[in-house]
Amino acid sequence: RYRVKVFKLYHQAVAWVLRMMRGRVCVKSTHAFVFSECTHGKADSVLETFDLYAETHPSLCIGPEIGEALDEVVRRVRPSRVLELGMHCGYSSVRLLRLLPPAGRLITVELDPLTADLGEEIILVAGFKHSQFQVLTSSSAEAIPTLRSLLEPDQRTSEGFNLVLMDHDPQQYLPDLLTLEKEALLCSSGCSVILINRRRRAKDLREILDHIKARADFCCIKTELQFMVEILYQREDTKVECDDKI
Ligand SMILES: C[S@@+](CC[C@H](N)C(=O)[O-])C[C@H]1O[C@@H](n2cnc3c(N)ncnc32)[C@H](O)[C@@H]1O
Repeated sequence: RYRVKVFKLYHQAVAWVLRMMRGRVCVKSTHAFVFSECTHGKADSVLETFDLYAETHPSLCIGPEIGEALDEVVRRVRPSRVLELGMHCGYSSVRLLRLLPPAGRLITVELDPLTADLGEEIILVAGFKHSQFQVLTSSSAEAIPTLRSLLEPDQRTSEGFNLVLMDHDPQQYLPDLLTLEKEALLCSSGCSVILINRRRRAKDLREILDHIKARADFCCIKTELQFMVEILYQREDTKVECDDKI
């Protein structure tokens, strides 16, 4: 039993040293590893390959721990229209897409053009089609005002997104949320907005959570974890109770 424990500790220490030695996150190297090592067409294999890579290389993917918490929200909300801000190499996009219903759609936004191209390729490698997702290569601030026309080009009264994942730039979370509210892009019958808090510091999300507290009549904090907060928006007449009401 001790030998197994010592071996695990040794393995973790070697992985940590390798990650430190390799320094910065490399999008090209992440893409090349996942592309060549995963089973094409299998979303779970793509995710496992990302996780394998992250064991020995620096990575920005949310990884399995945050990923499982995200999966729980997606399974509960069962969204059909999802917005992701901060696609990176496509890890969280694949996680989201594999749980959407057949008619579900993901719009994902990535600022860096090379990252957006490589991430899009990984989503295709995982077996998803362009009818299921769309990548927008721009800043979130530029992308959000264009989203209504992309959601339902023929219907001005589109319902908006049921789920929004923010994992781009925490400084941008509040301004982007305000624009999403202003553009009526959060589905009025219920929309979960997930904020990833990578640094796990409460103060990083203080401003946006104060904003939510000031709007307690139609939104609340549904789930609050160290690394992730879920905000629930709902119109007054259809409002359900939040677990951790503020
Ligand atoms: C932490 S990574 C996202 C990781 C991804 N969610 C995953 O788990 O695979 C953040 C990404 O957001 C992008 N980004 C940063 N600021 C942005 C902005 N204002 N608009 C759009 N993308 C942005 C960065 O280029 C980076 O690729």
